[in-house]
Amino acid sequence: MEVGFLGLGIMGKAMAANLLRHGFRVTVWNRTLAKCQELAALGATVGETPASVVSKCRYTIAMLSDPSAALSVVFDKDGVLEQIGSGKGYVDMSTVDAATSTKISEAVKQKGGAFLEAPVSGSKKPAEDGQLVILAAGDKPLYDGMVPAFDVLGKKSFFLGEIGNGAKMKLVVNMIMGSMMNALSEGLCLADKSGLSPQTLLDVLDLGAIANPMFKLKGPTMLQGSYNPAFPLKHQQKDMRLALALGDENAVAMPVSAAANEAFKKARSLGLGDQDFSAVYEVVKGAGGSGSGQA
Ligand SMILES: NC(=O)C1=CN([C@@H]2O[C@H](COP(=O)(O)OP(=O)(O)OC[C@H]3O[C@@H](n4cnc5c(N)ncnc54)[C@H](OP(=O)(O)O)[C@@H]3O)[C@@H](O)[C@H]2O)C=CC1
Ligand SMILES: O=CC(=O)O
Repeated sequence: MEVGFLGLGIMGKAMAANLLRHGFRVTVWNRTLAKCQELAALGATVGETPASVVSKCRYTIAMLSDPSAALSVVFDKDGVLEQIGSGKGYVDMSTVDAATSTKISEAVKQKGGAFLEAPVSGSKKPAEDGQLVILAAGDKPLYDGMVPAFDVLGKKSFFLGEIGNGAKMKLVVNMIMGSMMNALSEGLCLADKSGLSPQTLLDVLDLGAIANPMFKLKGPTMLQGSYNPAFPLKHQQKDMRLALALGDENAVAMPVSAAANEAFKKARSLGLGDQDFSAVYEVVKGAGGSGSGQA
């Protein structure tokens, strides 16, 4: 199977490499073209523009930072829209809001192409290991056509119906994750300031009803002040912001998420946006310093 891949950041690079490892023919493009070289060394073909990738491939996947990047790659000069058409599918796996996804879907469909949103749950390591959870919605025949690729990229894919449902599900999940990260940060601080061992707190948490892979993975590196980015904090804050907007639309009060968003915003203002999202711990500690170690 041949696929195009647009966006080779932390996630896109791992996902494209995974497809190559499993025998897919992959044509890659990235805004900073130099980042394509690593994939070319693994056997990828390099496309010069999003349009040239779409013209070559029946299916094109995108994994881009945010709504503005997702829109730019589709609508700008040399973008996806210039070459999408009948018989071609475009699959955006970026985390964006439903309005962004809908705008892209309508434009692609107007040109005769098919569109699927398919954001993912799971970070750098699950992307490397093909263990993502795929939250797809939109064109069902395109979803069916993508199953061989989704089987490589993920451990489970959900088809959630009409366009927007995948985006919304992803935002709800990340709203919960961002709030949990703040709760863990406060717990580690409270343990420390009240004379308890934060490491012992992690051990206790791991044995009880609120044990989870995120606390287990991030807790120890947070205690080391190590924030090598797997999931950049600026993206977590974007997800909290978009989830809060979804709450506004639906008149859902979300005071816990709103407080968590403030902490992520504060972290961004302190220059922690490119660090891992667990660096919000520095804000909760009141230190605001940048992490230096390796995750
Ligand atoms: N990291 C994670 O753990 C997870 C991330 N996600 C989501 O996946 C998406 C990608 O995340 P991640 O790989 O971590 O992000 P990165 O910041 O590592 O990569 C972002 C990618 O978007 C590209 N990009 C940014 N702005 C533009 C633009 N205006 N035009 C074209 N390309 C642009 C970047 O290109 P360039 O190299 O030129 O900067 C890069 O390829 C995000 O939506 C994120 O929320 C979802 C699940 C997990
Ligand atoms: O979006 C981030 C993730 O870990 O999932």
